[in-house]
Amino acid sequence: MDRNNQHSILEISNLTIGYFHGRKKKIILDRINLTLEKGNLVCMLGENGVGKSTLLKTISRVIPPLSGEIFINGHSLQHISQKALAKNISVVLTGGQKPGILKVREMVALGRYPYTGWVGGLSAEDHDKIDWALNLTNVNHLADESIATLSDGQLQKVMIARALAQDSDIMILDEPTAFLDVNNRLEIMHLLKMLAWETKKAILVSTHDLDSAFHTADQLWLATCCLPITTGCPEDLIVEGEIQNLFDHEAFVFDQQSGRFKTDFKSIRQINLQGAHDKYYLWTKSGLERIGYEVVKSNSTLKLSIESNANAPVWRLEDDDKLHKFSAIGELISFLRGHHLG
Ligand SMILES: Nc1ncnc2c1ncn2[C@@H]1O[C@H](COP(=O)(O)OP(=O)(O)OP(=O)(O)O)[C@@H](O)[C@H]1O
Repeated sequence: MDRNNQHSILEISNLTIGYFHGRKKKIILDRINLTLEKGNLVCMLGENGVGKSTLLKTISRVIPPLSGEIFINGHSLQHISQKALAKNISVVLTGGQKPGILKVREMVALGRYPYTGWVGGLSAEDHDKIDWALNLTNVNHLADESIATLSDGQLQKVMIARALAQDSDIMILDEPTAFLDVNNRLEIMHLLKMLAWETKKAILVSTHDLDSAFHTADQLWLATCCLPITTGCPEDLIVEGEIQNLFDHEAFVFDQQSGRFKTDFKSIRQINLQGAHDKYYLWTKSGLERIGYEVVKSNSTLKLSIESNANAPVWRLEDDDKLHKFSAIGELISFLRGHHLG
């Protein structure tokens, strides 16, 4: 069966995914209905083992669906030839061995195999696409380096360049930032966003990196065991409380105001905080909340004011008519922990 929806590249209809153990079905996610649209970066989030990789493998036809259908550009995935599939979907997996004998340019050239075949020579168009992919991912200066010498971040960009050279409408990446430090994680996610926006590809990423996903994704897919996948723009999912539901944990809660996780203190003390709403105010509030204080506007026995207009900021704490002064947030936090939290 074929069908066409102008806006979406990928449509998932009533899909059940999982594995067969002999004749027995092991259902991982059931009755999934989703669409992927052109020019969007979509991040799929969900706890370990919920089925993110299984869904990505099913979409890229590494494993068959248990039931339901997937349509790519209106055509049923089941009936697309292998070559056409490679022109429609490129996949970047993370981890595994570095294929050391290849140079970066040769690795990126492998992305052209749906057009050349494994033994085919590269045409001028193929070379143009390889240069385009190396440029967009900012790895052209590494073109003659051996893959074995690359850092994890550089290797990830090269693998993205290879997928770009494949020039498919859909790019799928399974945890592309898993082994990267903060700078590289942000760089890779911003690169993917830029690629989705500029090339109009649909880019689907599975990740545990909530912060990067919030800052880059056009849409999130939230997978929870035994429930339908929730989708939406990150900000809507935060205000609707869907992120809290996804990370339901005894010891910490997701704070809708700050978009950060906080320890769920069972008993909290209130503190009145005064001062200009500058960086000192915001990070003092963050430090107080970290040790279990609730910052309130109303009167409280504990009053803290920050004088931050001078060169050296001062924190003044009034506690039952006693005044204490501090010159750094750390001093204030140590004092409060010693005196009020035991
Ligand atoms: N080949 C397989 N045969 C049977 N069960 C499998 C197979 N591969 C994975 N599973 C099971 O499917 C479930 C989902 O695994 P999957 O790898 O898709 O989760 P995930 O959300 O990607 O997890 P993670 O975030 O840890 O990577 C798990 O219970 C896993 O044990």
